[in-house]
Formats: sequence, structure tokens, C-alpha cells
Amino acid sequence: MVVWIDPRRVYLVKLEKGKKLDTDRGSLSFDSVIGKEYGDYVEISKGKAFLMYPSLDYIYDGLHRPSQVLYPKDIGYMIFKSGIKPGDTVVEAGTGSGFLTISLSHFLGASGKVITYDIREDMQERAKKNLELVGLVDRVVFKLGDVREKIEETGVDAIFLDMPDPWLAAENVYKALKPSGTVVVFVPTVSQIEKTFLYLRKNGFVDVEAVELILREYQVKENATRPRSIGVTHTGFIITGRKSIKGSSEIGE
Ligand SMILES: C[S@@+](CC[C@H](N)C(=O)[O-])C[C@H]1O[C@@H](n2cnc3c(N)ncnc32)[C@H](O)[C@@H]1O
Repeated sequence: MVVWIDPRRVYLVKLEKGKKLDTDRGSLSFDSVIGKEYGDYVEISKGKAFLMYPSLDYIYDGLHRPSQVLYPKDIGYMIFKSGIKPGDTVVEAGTGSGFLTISLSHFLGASGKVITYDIREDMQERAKKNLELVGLVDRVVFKLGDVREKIEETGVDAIFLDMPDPWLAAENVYKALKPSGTVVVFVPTVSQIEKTFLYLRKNGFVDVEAVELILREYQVKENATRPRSIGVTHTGFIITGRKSIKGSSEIGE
């Protein structure tokens, strides 16, 4: 549950009997919250707290992140462009902190499956804990492995790559995807875009695109509304492409 007191005091909590949340605006005993509904207000010593349903953005704020993670603005577009739907099967690498894994498994639903690869066991252990915390671990298969060497699955609906050298995995991605399946790549630097984009374009992928999404949050005050001057200024670039027939990827160039 999210306990919202004001924009600077927002807390993701797990309700447990006998426990409480301490803030500089007062304590909130969880016993007093049990039985309340999302959308209710509860009294604290210096005001009120609003009880909110924990949407993924608040859940992300409360999770451990041992790796760089994907941000909601990029994840939303990546899922949209991938063409996936509830019930589909997707492959992902690398798992990292599991933030993309959480969004994918949430979106694919109980009948969907995410197979997530990482070369680092410690990353997968941490990600597994994050998935357990949000109750989605059953929708995910964790595989310790290097996708540059092998992707075991075939006929998958989409593949998501967030790793340093995705072009080196592109041949395995091609073999694992179903015909016209989507590859979605996230990279933080411009030199990675060029290598990935050109490799995909020359090796059996069509409809290859590279984009950057810029999100600007606004501070809103009467007669002083403007973009915030601090925040996340750069995340990365997204490259998407569809599996075609090898040798015909020059179509439309
Ligand atoms: C930036 S993190 C991924 C973050 C993740 N998308 C998230 O939102 O939490 C990159 C991960 O890719 C893994 N990785 C790097 N090269 C890999 C490879 N060839 N195969 C599988 N995983 C790889 C790293 O160990 C690291 O955990």
C-alpha cells in the first residue's frame, strides 16, 4: 500500500499487524489501517494520510536496484512498440534489478511468461527477491546465461535487450524470435545505437527504428510554472525491429 501524506512524504509499506510507519508528520499504526480501503484518509498526529493503490512507479521506488534500471517512460514505449499482449512469451536480457521483468510480467498477466537471462547470479538473486516482493515471481523463468552465446527458446513473441553489446546477441535473437517478432533494445550511448541499428538492418530485421524519449516534469506554482531544473536528464535510446527473411532486409531502405 502507498501512504501519501504530501508530495515529499510518500511511503510504500507492507501492512503487518503490530507495526507502524514513523514520519516527521506523525506515526501511522498499521493496525488502524487494516480494514480500510484504498482512497480512505487516516488521521496522523500532524494531519492526514491518504491510502493509495501501489502502482508500479511507487513499487519501483521501494525496490533494491543493484544495477542501472529502466525508467517508466522507456518501459512504457518499449512494451507498446513490442506488440506483445497478455499471454505472450518474451525473452529478456539482462535481468539486472528486474525492473523491466516486473513490468513485462505484470503486463503479460498470469498466462504470459518472461524468460530472463543474466550472466551474473548475484543480479538474478536480487531480481528474484524484487519479483517475490511484488508477487510476480511465478510468471518468470530465471536463466543464468550469456545471450551472446545462446538463447534456448524458439518462436518467442518478442525479445528485450538491456545489455552493453546487444548487436553481439542479434544472431541468437533472430533464431529465437517467431516470424515478424519484435526485438526491442535499450542502450545508453549513441555509439551503441549505430552498431545495433546497422547490424539489425543488415541481418534480417526490417522496420528498424531508433528513438529517444524525453520526459520533463513541471513544477507548478501560480505565475511560476516551469520545467523542473533537476531530475533524470538522460536515460538512453530505444531501437526496435521486426524479424524478416534474411537477405530481404534491404526492402524499403
Ligand atoms: C543495466 S542492467 C539491466 C537492468 C534491467 N533492464 C532493469 O530494468 O532492472 C544490465 C544487465 O545485463 C547483464 N548482462 C550483460 N551482458 C549480458 C549478456 N551477454 N547476457 C545476459 N546478461 C547480460 C548484466 O549482468 C546486468 O545485470
